[in-house]
Amino acid sequence: MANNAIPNSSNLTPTMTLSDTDANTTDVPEFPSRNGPQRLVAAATKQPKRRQKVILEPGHSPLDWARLKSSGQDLRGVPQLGRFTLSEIKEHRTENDAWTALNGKVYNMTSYVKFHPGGVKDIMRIAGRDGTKLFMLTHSWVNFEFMLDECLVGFLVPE
Ligand code: HEM
Repeated sequence: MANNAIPNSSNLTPTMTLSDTDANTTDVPEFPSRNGPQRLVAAATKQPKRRQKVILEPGHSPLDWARLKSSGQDLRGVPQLGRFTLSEIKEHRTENDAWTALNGKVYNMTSYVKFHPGGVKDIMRIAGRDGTKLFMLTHSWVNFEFMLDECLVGFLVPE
């Protein structure tokens, strides 16, 4: 009789010990259990690569950008809006002079580059180019027209 006895179930189920603030401990089943379906599915599923969060320089938060944008400072660097071809935009492809075209509008994004939450390197990929495709692929939800309204220099025209 003793040999057929079902072993105490608490010997089969892995448990973990929780303690409350009064330092009382209590044994509860571990979840997800070690060989349980949750862990198997997680192990079999390809996890997306975690992107390193970009650290912006002090004074370059989104709020700081909003402040600069509404400060009245000239961020365009042109006397009036103009019409620009892609080869003209190509002349402005350095960090100190970075233009881009987005949805037919041309922006001088020089003053914004260091405020970009995705980092300088990423945003510089569209400097001197039509950035519409890459921008939309990365974050189509971002309202660039609002973010860069003070950086508008004109409109993209064919060569
Ligand atoms: C003038 C052009 C751009 C503007 C105005 C802009 C604006 C922004 C904004 C507002 C965010 C924060 C979005 C959020 O938190 O939901 C962001 C994030 C990001 N952007 Fe851009 N972006 C531009 C161009 C680009 C380009 C060309 C790339 C890639 C090649 C890029 C890559 C990223 C990435 C990876 C993030 C995520 C950063 C994170 O969450 O850590 N951006 N961008």
